[in-house]
Amino acid sequence: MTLMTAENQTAERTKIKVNQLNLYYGDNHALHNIDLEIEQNAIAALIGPSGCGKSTFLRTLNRMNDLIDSVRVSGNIYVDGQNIYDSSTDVVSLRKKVGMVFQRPNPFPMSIYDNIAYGPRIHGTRKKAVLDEIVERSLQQAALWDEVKDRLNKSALGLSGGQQQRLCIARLLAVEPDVLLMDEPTSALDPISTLKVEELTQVLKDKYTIIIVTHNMQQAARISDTTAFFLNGVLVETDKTDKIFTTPSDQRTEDYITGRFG
Ligand SMILES: Nc1ncnc2c1ncn2[C@@H]1O[C@H](COP(=O)(O)OP(=O)(O)OP(=O)(O)O)[C@@H](O)[C@H]1O
Repeated sequence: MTLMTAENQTAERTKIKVNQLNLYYGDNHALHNIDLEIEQNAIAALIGPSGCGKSTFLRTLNRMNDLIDSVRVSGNIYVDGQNIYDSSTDVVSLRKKVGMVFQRPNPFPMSIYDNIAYGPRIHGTRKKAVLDEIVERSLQQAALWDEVKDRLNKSALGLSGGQQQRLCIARLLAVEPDVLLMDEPTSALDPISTLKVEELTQVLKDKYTIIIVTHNMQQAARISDTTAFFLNGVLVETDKTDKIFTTPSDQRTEDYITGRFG
């Protein structure tokens, strides 16, 4: 039997390690010296006032910012110990492993079935029986199967907003990612759909690592294990969510969560 030190155990649970990350949009220094570790099979919430860099930070985790011409990044981000900013990184594989759900559901204008089968088909899966199995499994995982199983060949655009967002989550799960990035995934949803997506995150964290940007403080408190507070491109504080919302270490965090600014 191998005895593990506490340090080893922590390292084993670390999914993402961010080291001295800086990001510039041209002259705008949007992220300053970010150091952060994110645990696997847990939910990390990113909170902070508008424009503080939450979405920018989220996009660094699967190099979505590469798509913006003016962006310059320094520092390192390790996912499973691999530096994703290394020149040898295959960005397509990275985005398959670290997938993203956006603020507004964005289903493709095609059937429910084809939305889910789209990613696996691009990655080379052709057999109908295999695709059928992936479509059912992904929709089950996204808690949408029962609502759509009789209309798989109907347009995804006919679904409600909340159903569309769960469809987008199912579409992501179909390519078997490890990490789910969620950028305010419930901000366009009604309270019942929001609750369904929140419940879904609690089930999904058994299999995935989830990082969620939210403006909704109650949501962060309800669903996340750790919370990181950003202000003006600086990571002010990160800790267990209970601690952040009861006894934060930094006065600026306290001012924010008690509604004194933002
Ligand atoms: N595509 C872009 N090009 C240039 N600057 C950008 C771009 N996206 C964001 N920024 C700038 O980066 C800074 C951080 O913005 P970001 O969208 O990351 O903040 P945020 O905390 O997610 O805000 P919100 O809560 O309003 O979504 C802002 O100064 C913003 O103007």
